[in-house]
Amino acid sequence: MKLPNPAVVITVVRNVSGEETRLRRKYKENYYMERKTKNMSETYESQSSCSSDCSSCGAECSSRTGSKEDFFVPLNQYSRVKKVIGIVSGKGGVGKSFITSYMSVLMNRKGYKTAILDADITGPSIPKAFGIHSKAQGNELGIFPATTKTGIKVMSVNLLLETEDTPVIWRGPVIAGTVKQFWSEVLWEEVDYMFVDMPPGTGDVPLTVFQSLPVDGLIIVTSPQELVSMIVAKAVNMATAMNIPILGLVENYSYISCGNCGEKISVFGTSHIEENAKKYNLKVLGKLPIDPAIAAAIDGERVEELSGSWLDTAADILENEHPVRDTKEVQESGTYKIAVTTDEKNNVFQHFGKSERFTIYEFNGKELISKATITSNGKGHEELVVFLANQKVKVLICGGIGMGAMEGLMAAGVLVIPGTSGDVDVAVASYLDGSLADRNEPTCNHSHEDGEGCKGECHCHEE
Ligand SMILES: Nc1ncnc2c1ncn2[C@@H]1O[C@H](COP(=O)(O)OP(=O)(O)OP(=O)(O)O)[C@@H](O)[C@H]1O
Repeated sequence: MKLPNPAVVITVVRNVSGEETRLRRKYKENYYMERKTKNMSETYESQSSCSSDCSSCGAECSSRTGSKEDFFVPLNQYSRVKKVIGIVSGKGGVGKSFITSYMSVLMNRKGYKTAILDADITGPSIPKAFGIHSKAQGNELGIFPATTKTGIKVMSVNLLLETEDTPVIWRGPVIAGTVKQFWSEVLWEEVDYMFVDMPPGTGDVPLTVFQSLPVDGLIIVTSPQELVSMIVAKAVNMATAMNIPILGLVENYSYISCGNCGEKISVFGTSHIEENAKKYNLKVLGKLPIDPAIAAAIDGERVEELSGSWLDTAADILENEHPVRDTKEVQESGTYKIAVTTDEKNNVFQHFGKSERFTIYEFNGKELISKATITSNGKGHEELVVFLANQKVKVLICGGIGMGAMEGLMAAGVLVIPGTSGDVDVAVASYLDGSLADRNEPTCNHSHEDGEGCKGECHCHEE
């Protein structure tokens, strides 16, 4: 059976935006461009067409002998996600979405760029916890995630539905396909830790997600009234089969604290989390009380304002056992150059393909070593890509830029920060302190098939 074409999300976006023709065309372009440039999509489709017993395949069926990586769908080509952590539970309602949200908040507070991929398609509760009610927007390069007040990126099916209470009545393969699209078609840009709120259980959809996304580790959420032993055993077996490490166990609803004496009362009876952790050689990452402050923060859409040290151990373990080199560390690791398209007034020039001047900043860590405005030798995006690569530029800050140019730059190892305007120095400073990368402005939406930028006056930011 062939999995559905990823156009399902496109269709939903079309309904929400009302810009049927334009968005549909652009997303289709993106989809086919991606297929052209990365034939992993083809691999995924051919593998997906296998029946589970492989009876429809010949002896050459790659899924029989293929590695785990063969099943991965490609990450959106303009994104870099360093670590993917799945949050799983045996059944719904144990607080998995809250743990997902709070882990992303804690890692964000530690200074990492965090994101949440809400794979709980039929019960999406992440946007509400953060007070996100906006709809997802996109351009020809992909779909933009929502950004929370503190800069956490979120993608959830609720951002695509017509109304928040529209039920998702989709079959398993469509749900799994949507999760894959969240990975491959969302413009996550740079993310240190992405948390995936998994659907409860160990069924078809979680399995497909584990096969499709390069999950680096799992956090298992349980509650005392669950059949913890069985839940943990199932999760451990699944993780072992998928070759995914388990970071540890979190017990939610573990106890209530007496308001008068502070005594911990185990309302659901004695916890068995420790003995289960020992049995499977796992860590207990945290035990959370039933706390009205937690429920109030979630209901009040203020999870980012919540304070509580319940998951500090989990955050420390994640930081130490799954370290990432964040942007700051890369910046501190040696010299590098940032280029900015520059007009006569030293503002960011808006048409990359026609840019004749670039301001090149060279940094050692955060220290500016040199700054010079140089003239490019040629016009047109292909020559400019070569020009910047020869200058050993690592980051390009620009305004509008076409898909061809973007691809060329990414292939040359240049990180592109598009959709920027205003003073070039301010733009570079904004990039260095991280605020530029978090912006959600689209790049120029005009046709850029030739990669040459807009013809005539550009009004892309007025669209
Ligand atoms: N420790 C806690 N104390 C008080 N309320 C909590 C706690 N943990 C979670 N809740 C509340 O319980 C409800 C269910 O939590 P949550 O949505 O995180 O569960 P879930 O496992 O993701 O459920 P589902 O799988 O159905 O999405 C939410 O309203 C949340 O605010």
